[in-house]
Amino acid sequence: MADSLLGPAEIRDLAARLGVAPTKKLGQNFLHDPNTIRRIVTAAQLRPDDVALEVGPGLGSLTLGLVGAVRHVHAVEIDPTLAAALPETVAVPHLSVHLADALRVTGDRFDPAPTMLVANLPYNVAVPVVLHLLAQLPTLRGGLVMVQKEVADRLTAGPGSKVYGVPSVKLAWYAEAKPAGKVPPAVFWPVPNVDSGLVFFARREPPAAGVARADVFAVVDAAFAQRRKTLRAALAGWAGGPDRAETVLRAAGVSPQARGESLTVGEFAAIAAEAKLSGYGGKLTPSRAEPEEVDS
Ligand SMILES: C[S@@+](CC[C@H](N)C(=O)[O-])C[C@H]1O[C@@H](n2cnc3c(N)ncnc32)[C@H](O)[C@@H]1O
Repeated sequence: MADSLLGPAEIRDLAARLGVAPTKKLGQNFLHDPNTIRRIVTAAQLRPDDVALEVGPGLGSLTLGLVGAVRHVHAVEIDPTLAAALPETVAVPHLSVHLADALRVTGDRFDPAPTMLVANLPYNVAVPVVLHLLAQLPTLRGGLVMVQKEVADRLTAGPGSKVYGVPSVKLAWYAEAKPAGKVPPAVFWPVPNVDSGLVFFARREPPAAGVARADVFAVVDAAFAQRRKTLRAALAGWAGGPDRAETVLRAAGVSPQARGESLTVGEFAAIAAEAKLSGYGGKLTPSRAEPEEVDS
């Protein structure tokens, strides 16, 4: 790992030189602690032949750690000032800087193809960014992201947990996720008023073949939109009535009295598959962020 990691003085000097005033809107909290950078790079379990995708390189703190660990780094930054300054801070040939919104990037932009997502994510768009990239970049084998601690808890929760919800199930569609530690506010400038958490995830096969991801996600959205209701009631609008919802649930082997918070992603997939077979679930509304396609 580069021994030129940025500390508090370097971060402040760099920001002053570039005239950067961090904005909340873009989730700009910059890391200024070399130990935390080393921790993130280690927790990502990178291989020397990995190609890292970093969303939001900012002033380059984490980027400097990544370029010492992998064969190529793609850094996607939405802020033009930060994107323009990055090649000077991280002056290596195996870095590609992309001035772009991570929520809109597609796979064809990256050569070589990214294999690991490693990022201190902008907190306001962290979950949509992770889901968008897993959908768009099949070459990603996993990643390590830093997000707000509560979001880390949600992303890694399992059925039955109080914080299990839409982000937990959707991430579970793509990958197995586990918590990889807590990070205190003091390692950032400016200091946020929340703790952060690390999430490690490894891609796996989707739990069901032949079901469109968007159809499964529509069931998940409907179930958690009214999470206190039984699935019979919560899925009534989606299925075209509570009786139809019950028929689909029974066919999928799920109790109509259960609640979404107790179901695995595989069970959500089974419900979507049964809805398709029975012709119910006609009110499927593909999630906007997700391209329509069948995972097989
Ligand atoms: C939490 S900061 C992390 C900065 C740096 N990686 C670090 O650890 O010090 C988030 C970064 O994401 C950038 N950003 C915010 N929204 C973005 C988006 N939609 N696409 C790409 N970058 C974004 C911000 O400009 C900022 O540089």
